[in-house]
Amino acid sequence: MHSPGYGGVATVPSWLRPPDNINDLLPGIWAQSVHRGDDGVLRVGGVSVDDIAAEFGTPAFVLDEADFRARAVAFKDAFAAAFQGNADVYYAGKAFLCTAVARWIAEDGLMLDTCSGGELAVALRAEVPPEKIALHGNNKLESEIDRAVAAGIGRIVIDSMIEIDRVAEAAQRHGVVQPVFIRVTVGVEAHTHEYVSTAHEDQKFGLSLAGGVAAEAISKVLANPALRLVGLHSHIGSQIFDTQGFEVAARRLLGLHASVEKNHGVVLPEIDLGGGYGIAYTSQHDPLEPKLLADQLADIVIRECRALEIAVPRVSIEPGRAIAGPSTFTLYRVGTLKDVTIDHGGVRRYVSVDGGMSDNIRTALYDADYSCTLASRGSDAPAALCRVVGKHCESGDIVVRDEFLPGDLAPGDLLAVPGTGAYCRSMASQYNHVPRPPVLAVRDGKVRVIVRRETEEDLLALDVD
Ligand SMILES: Cc1ncc(COP(=O)(O)O)c(C=O)c1O
Ligand SMILES: N[C@@H](CCCC[NH3+])C(=O)O
Repeated sequence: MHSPGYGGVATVPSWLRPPDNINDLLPGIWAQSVHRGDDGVLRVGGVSVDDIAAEFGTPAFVLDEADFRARAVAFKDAFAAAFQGNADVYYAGKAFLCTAVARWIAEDGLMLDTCSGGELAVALRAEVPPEKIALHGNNKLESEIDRAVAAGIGRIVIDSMIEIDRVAEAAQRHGVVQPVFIRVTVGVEAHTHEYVSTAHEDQKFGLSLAGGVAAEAISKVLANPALRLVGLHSHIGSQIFDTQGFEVAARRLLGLHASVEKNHGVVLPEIDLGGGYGIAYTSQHDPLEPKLLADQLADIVIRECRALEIAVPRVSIEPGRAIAGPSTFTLYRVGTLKDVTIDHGGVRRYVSVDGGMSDNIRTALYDADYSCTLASRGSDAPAALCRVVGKHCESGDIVVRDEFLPGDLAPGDLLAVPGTGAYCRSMASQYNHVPRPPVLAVRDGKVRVIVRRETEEDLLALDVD
């Protein structure tokens, strides 16, 4: 197969540059231990991807445990320092959760944000202390609320007027006073994809500040002796890179927080600013370090509290992607290659791998950009612009829309796609009856299966004859 080189391809995104050396890894995108060995093979946690693929097969999510935990601890330490110990970091389990991860989070001194009965079940099975667990969701089932209250979880974040009664009834049933937050829609247009933006008015989450529903909810919760209102919550969206949106959100939320003291004589002890901190998937993205983020948020909160003449409440944040995302790459094996003539006479090389939209839906769903590299060897071949696609029966089944890969890429080579630790395994499906990949945690030269590979038997076991 000839290599199309750069010239023969019609569409190259403006941010994508042909690499000086095709074997180099893009900086800031890979987990800390990932590097290319002298033999050209990618290594993580001291283990080569060849060995991982030989023992565990592909596709597989390969997670650098030390990287994941270092990011979790960096958030915890940065926020503790910036808020002088008056802050909590809730890891948002929706990004990726399994029993091992829940244990790491608890061991490393973080709290855990869950948003379904299933995530709560994982947290409880991992023996995360219930008071360190939060439950979110715009339509928590009564059974989920009941289980959360019975387990004694630390906070339920109320998302609708109807839910206030449901949580209060569960608290009465169990003879407890349930600590709750109220999720407030602060009307911020976060500069991110519409589907991951959550604080503008016309969407399903939260209770509107501008419309007065949030204030109504506050009165209703305060009037209910089965509930204890701990604070207000706002989450403006995901994959956000600057603190402007957080600043507006924090100011509006603190304004409402202050009005509770003024109107009800109640000082709420806490406030929750949600998550949403962006990570680098490609060279386009420039994320904020946890320390800078913590310092900037502390500055905003402390300044605003001073202006409002109120005490600084304890602050929570809920990062998911920024902890889990960079820790993991997906390891695929190349199956087929095809050069396809596209508009204007260009050529696009389609590289098909053994997974796809069932293990990474983000490209199809959000138009997300990823990068990738040839992982099983180095190469001196000239770069070819490629599109990495999956094996599903869907033309939108794209993993990496555009990437320069060595022109001698061949069936059997391993490709690694970085930044897949968040919202990939957790959003995986069994589309086309493709079993979901395992998650392998690598540390100090050892690989541990923390989520096993799904098998055809698992899938068939669901069918009833
Ligand atoms: C309420 C809430 N908290 C935290 C998160 C975590 O977001 P991210 O993974 O972008 O940090 C989300 C998801 O967007 C969320 O809805
Ligand atoms: N799942 C989304 C983020 C939404 C998070 C939940 N509010 C993503 O992959 O980017």
